[in-house]
Amino acid sequence: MGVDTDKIEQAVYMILEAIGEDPEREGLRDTPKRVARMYKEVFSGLHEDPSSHLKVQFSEEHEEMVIVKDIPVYSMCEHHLVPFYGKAHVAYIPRKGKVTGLSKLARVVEGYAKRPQLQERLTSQTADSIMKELNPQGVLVVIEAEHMCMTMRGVKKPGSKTITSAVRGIFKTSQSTRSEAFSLIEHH
Ligand SMILES: Nc1nc2c(ncn2[C@@H]2O[C@H](COP(=O)(O)OP(=O)(O)OP(=O)(O)O)[C@@H](O)[C@H]2O)c(=O)[nH]1
Ligand SMILES: [Zn+2]
Repeated sequence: MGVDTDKIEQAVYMILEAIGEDPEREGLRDTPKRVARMYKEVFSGLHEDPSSHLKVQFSEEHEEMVIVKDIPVYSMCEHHLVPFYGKAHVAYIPRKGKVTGLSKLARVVEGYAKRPQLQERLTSQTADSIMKELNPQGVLVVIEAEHMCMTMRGVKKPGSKTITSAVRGIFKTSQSTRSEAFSLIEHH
């Protein structure tokens, strides 16, 4: 089943009523429809298998580190349904010359981000998906993000950042490989 936009529209209409607004006033009349379209877009990752992007593979005799850094990430915190956003950095070391398209690494992150998420899960799902599809020597994923649920409400700590990492394979066993990746991510 895909996204039920009619149901989202009804729900948003009810939320507007429930907060004491008039859903029929001019500015709000099309809001349920707009929100439904937006949710369809921001939750589209629920209806795809992000791993499938990694089926695009090339043979290239490169068995050293590949890092795509500063990939913009926008996701929705599953506790409050407000955004968390920041950057993802993905590093992997191919095995037997099996590499994927660089954009595909960003597409995997995006596919998992477009769901109600936890930053930890987004990080580990991305790493696990790359391990499974590419069978590389190792994967390291770092995500740094600001959570709107911690800035505009609740504890109200704007500027605070949450950093999560997931390390697999050689990045786990070799401290020097892990350090090399972290320093490339941090300093370039
Ligand atoms: N581990 C983790 N926690 C998150 C993430 N996004 C939001 N949270 C936290 O989820 C927790 C939910 O806590 P609750 O006490 O159930 O919710 P709440 O009453 O709204 O909590 P406050 O945000 O502290 O006001 C909060 O501490 C959020 O900061 C995430 O990606 N990972
Ligand atoms: Zn939250």
